[in-house]
Amino acid sequence: MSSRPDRPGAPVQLSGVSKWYGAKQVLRGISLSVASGSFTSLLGPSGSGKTTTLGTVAGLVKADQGSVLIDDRDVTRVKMEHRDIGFVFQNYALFPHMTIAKNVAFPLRMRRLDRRQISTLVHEALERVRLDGLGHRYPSELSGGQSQRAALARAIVFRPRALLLDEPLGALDAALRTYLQREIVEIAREINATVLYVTHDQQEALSMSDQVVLFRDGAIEQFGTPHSLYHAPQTRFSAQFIGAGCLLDGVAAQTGGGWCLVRPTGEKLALGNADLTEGAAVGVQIRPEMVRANEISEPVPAGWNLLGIGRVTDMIFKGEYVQNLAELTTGECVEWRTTDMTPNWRPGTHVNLLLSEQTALNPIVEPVAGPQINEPVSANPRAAVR
Ligand SMILES: Nc1ncnc2c1ncn2[C@@H]1O[C@H](COP(=O)(O)OP(=O)(O)OP(=O)(O)O)[C@@H](O)[C@H]1O
Repeated sequence: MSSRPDRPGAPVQLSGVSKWYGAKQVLRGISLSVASGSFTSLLGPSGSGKTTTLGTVAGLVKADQGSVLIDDRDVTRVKMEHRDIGFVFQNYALFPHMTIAKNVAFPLRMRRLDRRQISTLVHEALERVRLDGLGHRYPSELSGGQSQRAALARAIVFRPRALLLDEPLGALDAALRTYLQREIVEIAREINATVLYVTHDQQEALSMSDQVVLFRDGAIEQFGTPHSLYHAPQTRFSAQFIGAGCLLDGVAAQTGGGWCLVRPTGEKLALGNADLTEGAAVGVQIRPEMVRANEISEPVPAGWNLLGIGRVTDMIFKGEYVQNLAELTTGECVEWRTTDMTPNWRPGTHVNLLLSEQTALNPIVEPVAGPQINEPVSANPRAAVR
């Protein structure tokens, strides 16, 4: 179907990128290397620097320090239109006075392609995002999902080697979001582009990406595969930002073959491979799917360890599962899921909270107080030279 051969996606590299707005440092030395053709999500809370980072790659935001390389070329001072990237930014909407076909043709006209080429490529891009036949419409005549697809067509029409997407599905309902998530992943694969995708939705980041960059307060908190972020969070912030569950604290102790975490109430939780110090403060993230519960009058079943006694605080029907919550005597709240309500249990019922012996918990060994959100900012080097 394509009128052009595929080109490999461009590797993208950021090295020590910092940005100040006035006295406020909003990016703190971002260094990141993403491989050709990979799909990377930039995830994090509001204001953590995701969009600004993407802006430095697009050329919409000028980095005050550091460099940006696209396809091994330093583009830090190169204008946006000369970076060979496609992007869908929330504040870079379709031109309302142009038809969809003209909107999609825009980047090609800027590149001075001839009419025949433009017509072929626009047709191809609209077909790819399944908007063929709607090129004559104006943006106001499209639904939210169709508008986002049209914006995507405009971003991919010139086959960019890097594609930057900033919360492209933010305004859409849940069903359409899920559908378009898969479409975006497929389209990115088809055109071989390297994708940087900003989202604050962890589910979106985990399900779409080859790797996730978790931002916190203008810095990278953790970078890794969705699997490693979920199963082996390195910090308390990562553990709690991604996925559900609770963080349990204790101290490290050596067992015959490895390490365990000893809880304040005496229970011992086996830890996966780790380099620990006897007595060190350690946390572990307990995910809902690791836990089950039984009556306190029942024995702990074979293959399971007691996590603690919990007092049921809530049982919430969520449709495909019931979210059960119980408070340990130490005050932490443990979550587990069942397919239905447990008939005899009510809020206030005491239960055994159980953890499979097979569960290898990854210890989090950072100090209890992580980096401070409002730590003093270093001086803006650009301000200094003014
Ligand atoms: N043009 C600007 N002028 C001043 N401050 C800005 C500007 N753009 C962004 N900021 C600030 O920079 C910080 C990072 O903003 P950014 O938009 O990158 O965060 P984000 O993680 O993308 O947030 P969100 O998920 O809400 O979009 C915020 O504190 C924001 O207020």
